[in-house]
Amino acid sequence: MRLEFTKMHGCGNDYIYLDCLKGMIDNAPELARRLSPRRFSVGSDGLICIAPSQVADATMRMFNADGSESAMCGNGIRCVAQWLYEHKVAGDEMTIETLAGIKHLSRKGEGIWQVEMGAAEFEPALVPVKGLGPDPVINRAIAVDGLPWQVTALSMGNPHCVTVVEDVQSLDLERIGPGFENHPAFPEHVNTEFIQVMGKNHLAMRVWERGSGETLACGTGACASAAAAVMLRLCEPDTDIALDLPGGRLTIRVSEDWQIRMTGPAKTVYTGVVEV
Ligand SMILES: N[C@@H](CCC[C@H](N)C(=O)O)C(=O)O
Repeated sequence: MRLEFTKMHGCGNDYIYLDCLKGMIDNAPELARRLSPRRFSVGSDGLICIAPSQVADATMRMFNADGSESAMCGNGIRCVAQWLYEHKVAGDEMTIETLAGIKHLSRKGEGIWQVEMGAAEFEPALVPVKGLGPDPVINRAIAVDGLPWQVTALSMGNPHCVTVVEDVQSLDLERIGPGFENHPAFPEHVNTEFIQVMGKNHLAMRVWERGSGETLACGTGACASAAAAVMLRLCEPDTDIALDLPGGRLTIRVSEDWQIRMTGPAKTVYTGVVEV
């Protein structure tokens, strides 16, 4: 069977986008696993289906490279907006339904989208975090593969664990990342952001993503990092925070009541057809 797709990326976080507006497909996890391996197939961080919605302009369903589904994808939702805009399904303002709720997006320039991401949630049951007590996990010591780390855990619709480091570039994430992803404190596994304070309201971040490994960017991870940095008083609320990721820059604003706004690029790379 020939499958048409669009390859898009947001700050180098690249996914295969499928037009499912006529109806959601039932083999998306399998397609994500088959098409994501680099050099052996199309190659991507995962697969995103653009499906119909009763309550918004479209629905986004996102699948990591290992086929697991996530409720939310920050870079993916900007690309879905760009796809809907390019295909004239929606205009400069739109809503996209996700498993983490309906998100409002505004076009801010050529290929630039702003997303109202909703609230960062630190309540342990909502992350979810297990076995670390009833209080929010904020700058708490945990052991990962026998080594001590200070972590802050929160949800952006998907689970995140943020840790502040001295030198983010020197970390061997292939070695460190899986220990966080599979840590017993995170029963649904976790996306882990390693952040370094670069200056006032300026962070550098690398990420180990649940289900996909190290990626060049993570939108929800950037939001989680900015929220954790505000919680730890490393950055200020109600001001733009610049997040430098290996694949580019995202701008995040955290309000006093933890509502998060993300602004960043979304780019179509090519369209293609693959035999599946
Ligand atoms: N890269 C994404 C997040 C993708 C999902 C994540 N790996 C998860 O399983 O929660 C982003 O830009 O937010």
